[in-house]
Amino acid sequence: MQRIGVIGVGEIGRAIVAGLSGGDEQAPEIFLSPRGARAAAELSARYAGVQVCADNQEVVDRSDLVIIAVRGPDRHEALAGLTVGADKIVVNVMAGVANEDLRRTLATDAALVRAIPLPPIRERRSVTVTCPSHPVVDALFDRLGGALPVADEAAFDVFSTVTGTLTTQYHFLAALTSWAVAHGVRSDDADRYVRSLFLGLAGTLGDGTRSLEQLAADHETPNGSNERIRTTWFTSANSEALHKALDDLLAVLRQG
Ligand SMILES: NC(=O)C1=CN([C@@H]2O[C@H](COP(=O)(O)OP(=O)(O)OC[C@H]3O[C@@H](n4cnc5c(N)ncnc54)[C@H](OP(=O)(O)O)[C@@H]3O)[C@@H](O)[C@H]2O)C=CC1
Repeated sequence: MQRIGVIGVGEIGRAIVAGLSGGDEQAPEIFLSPRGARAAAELSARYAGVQVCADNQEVVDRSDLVIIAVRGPDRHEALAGLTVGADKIVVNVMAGVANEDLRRTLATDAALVRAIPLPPIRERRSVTVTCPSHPVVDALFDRLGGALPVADEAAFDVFSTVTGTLTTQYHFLAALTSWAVAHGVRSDDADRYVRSLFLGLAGTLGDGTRSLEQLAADHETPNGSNERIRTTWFTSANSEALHKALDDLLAVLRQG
């Protein structure tokens, strides 16, 4: 796949371009939509294979595979009226926008594949869920850290829901830090220590030989501090509240 278009050069569009352009192998040619001119110009200045197009139709025309990375509500303005030939491959990364919905907007017979790329794709460190499996799209994301094709959009929505918990993790860490500061610890010390704790945790996640439950058990002394916080804070009521929030998000994503 040598010619890739990106419509929507925002946070995730830029991460995809950086990931595709930053490897040792020959980078594909990449064609960007013109909106967000500064970001597009920066990318084309940094990477030899990146060009900014005059409009979204030119992005489609010059590409074999087109990635749609605008915010969901902007899709009609960005896409309605475009001509997308049946020979193209369209990758839909818009959260909560089903392929049938996108097909109506684009009025095309092209192959449509949903995907959940995440910002670490920039460094090729993120597994991307795709649906349906498509050899070209899966090969593209394999290059960026791994593809995880799933059987149907019902399963895809479950992965989207799990992805929706990411920023809560940052807020959890911020809550630990502010609690420590409220108890008289210097803010930069608390920040440094909390980051270090959880960077260490991230490292252990790379050990696929141990289940998540096993990793937790291996870090927990019987009757110790970790067990105490887990059993007094992450109670079954807390766990049920989390499942309820996930169920509610899943229902919203399935409504589209
Ligand atoms: N950020 C993330 O981690 C992830 C995001 N996504 C999905 O990716 C999509 C983009 O998210 P994100 O990158 O965060 O959003 P951003 O707001 O950062 O980027 C969206 C970009 O689309 C541009 N845009 C808007 N309208 C048009 C148009 N008519 N033609 C061309 N470009 C247009 C915007 O320009 P302007 O700023 O001028 O409005 C902006 O640059 C969303 O649908 C989101 O659900 C999926 C997975 C992860």
